[in-house]
Amino acid sequence: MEKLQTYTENLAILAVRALIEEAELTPKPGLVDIESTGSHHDMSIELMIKSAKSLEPAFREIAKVSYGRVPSQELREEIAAIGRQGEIDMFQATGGVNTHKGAIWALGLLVSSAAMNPGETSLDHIAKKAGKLALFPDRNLPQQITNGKRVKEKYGVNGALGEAQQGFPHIRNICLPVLYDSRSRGIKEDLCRLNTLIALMASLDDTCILHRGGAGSLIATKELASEILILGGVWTQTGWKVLEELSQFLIKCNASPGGSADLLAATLFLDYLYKNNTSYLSEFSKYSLIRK
Ligand SMILES: CC(C)(COP(=O)(O)OP(=O)(O)OC[C@H]1O[C@@H](n2cnc3c(N)ncnc32)[C@H](O[C@H]2O[C@H](COP(=O)(O)OP(=O)(O)OP(=O)(O)O)[C@@H](O)[C@H]2O)[C@@H]1O)[C@@H](O)C(=O)NCCC(=O)NCCS
Ligand SMILES: Nc1ncnc2[nH]cnc12
Repeated sequence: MEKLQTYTENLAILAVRALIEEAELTPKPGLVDIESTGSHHDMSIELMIKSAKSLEPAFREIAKVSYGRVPSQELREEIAAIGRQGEIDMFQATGGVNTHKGAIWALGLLVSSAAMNPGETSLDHIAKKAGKLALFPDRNLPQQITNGKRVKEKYGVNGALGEAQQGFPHIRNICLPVLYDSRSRGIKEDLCRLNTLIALMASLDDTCILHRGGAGSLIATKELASEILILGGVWTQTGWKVLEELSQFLIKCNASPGGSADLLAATLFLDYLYKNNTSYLSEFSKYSLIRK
């Protein structure tokens, strides 16, 4: 019983930690970071951190109900109800600002999957099992039109739902390989994470960018992000110059890669599982993991 409690508690702490570390990564094009609010007029770094912390109870509850189970219709709907309560908690903490809706979705599914198989070390398996859970329909989903639904219909893209249902291919095929490859070159951790974000932006059909800036903004974002990678990454002088151009471009068209930010946080969460194997994390205290 005590082991279960420690494990599920740790998963929730790591999910919040991933959100905080994503928010604190500086600079990030178009996104909120320590030095800039990017293309967001209603957000700040303090708000992002407050929002992240407000989600700990939801992640803890998701981990608790998922422990030792397998993907099923019943579990899908239990998780959805907790996720929706998480959204309410987030809006309450932020005074109505949508800081982390997509992150609750991606991290909620991954926390659930990690809790299903305590000690699972294959990040591929965890992501794919989360995808299996997402494939069950959520029969209680409110029939409301979201920004994501609107642009998915208009542009025929996958969006957050498709990404999850396919077992998070961007995390498995792009983020984790880029993060580990960057680290293997001895690059500073912040730059490894930033380069991972750029690799995501070069490929993801981010419904946030589409909703705020239209197809032209998404195409240009992908082109500039790809150019950074072709130039050798964010740590090269020329790559850094294009990164600055990309930041200015996103601010000019009021577009934000919110979906990429969520998937970067989800990648960091999986990376912590890989590095720490959370079943054995009991020696960490909550505050050694989360910066105040
Ligand atoms: C299945 C859901 C994810 C709902 O999806 P849907 O597409 O219908 O809904 P959206 O409301 O648009 O939310 C999707 C959010 O996912 C992020 N995202 C975007 N593209 C992708 C992608 N390709 N892959 C993965 N993730 C993606 C993104 O979230 C981030 O952006 C938000 C901030 O955007 P911003 O433009 O500032 O704010 P808005 O309010 O959208 O616009 P304005 O009106 O202010 O201009 C921020 O939240 C980031 O996190 C998309 O926004 C899922 O939510 C769902 O069904 N939930 C029900 C509960 C459930 O089942 N939970 C189970 C697991 S806990
Ligand atoms: N750092 C960030 N800035 C803006 N929106 C986000 N959604 C998730 N992380 C974000």
